[in-house]
Amino acid sequence: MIEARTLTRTFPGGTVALEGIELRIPEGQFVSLVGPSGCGKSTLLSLLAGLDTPSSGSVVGVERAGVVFQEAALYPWKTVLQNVMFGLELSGLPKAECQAKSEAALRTVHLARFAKAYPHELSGGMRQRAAIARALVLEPNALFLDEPFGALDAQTRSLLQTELLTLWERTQLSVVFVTHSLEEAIALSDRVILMASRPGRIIADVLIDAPRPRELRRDLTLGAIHDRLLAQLSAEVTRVAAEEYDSGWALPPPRVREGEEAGSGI
Ligand SMILES: Nc1ncnc2c1ncn2[C@@H]1O[C@H](COP(=O)(O)OP(=O)(O)OP(=O)(O)O)[C@@H](O)[C@H]1O
Repeated sequence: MIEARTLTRTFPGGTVALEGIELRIPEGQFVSLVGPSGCGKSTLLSLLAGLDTPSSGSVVGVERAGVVFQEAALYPWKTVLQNVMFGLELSGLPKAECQAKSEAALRTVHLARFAKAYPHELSGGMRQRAAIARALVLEPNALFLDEPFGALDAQTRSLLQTELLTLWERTQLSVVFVTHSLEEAIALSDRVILMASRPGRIIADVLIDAPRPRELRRDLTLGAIHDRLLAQLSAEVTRVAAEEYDSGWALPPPRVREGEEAGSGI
């Protein structure tokens, strides 16, 4: 169980990125964090993964975090295999063992044939696969993915979503997945957490137990969950925009319409 207890993160300058976050993630659960830009999704992911320190509160239950970001951030002068091996080598493991484990991780993400390639020789989807292998090779007890498929085209995104689900089902790792797409969150997760900003907080926490693969447009229950969360999300975006724009500027009411979201591969 991963547990966040009354997490608060205030940045120098005074931005309260998160306030009073309480969250318990049972082992093996796939959780998505969604919410408007700036609501603290990445900050929460960083705190859970141990990449950042809370201003107050604590995180327990993450022994080893595997982290994947939107940009794979591979070392351009190292091969795919060398990139995957790098973190392990730092841990002091013998080189041969590092290599064997890294090759196995590359097989898991179907990238073994490209072990000797350099990052610039890979497509965006392949680079993200390499980044996932680099996270997996550390044998994490939880995977943290921050918009991992955000920069991919719809078809590649859809493919990697399927691969991620297969990987998750096989490894039974806890997953925390940040996305801008409600559709992606609902299609993939056991649980969707909707956040709001100023201060960053959780405003909805929905369990989704429909079998996968999920077809949002054909499933009335999932469609209803989507529309309800989208209405909350739209209201939140409108509220924040009203604060940001000059006072007196009238905003239209939030709209809820099927398929309104852009950039989703579902
Ligand atoms: N290092 C930092 N220093 C100061 N403020 C920061 C820092 N990192 C994030 N913030 C602020 O904290 C708030 C939450 O940021 P965060 O990146 O976690 O939001 P997000 O929901 O992930 O946004 P997005 O969807 O746009 O990636 C924002 O107001 C952001 O400007």
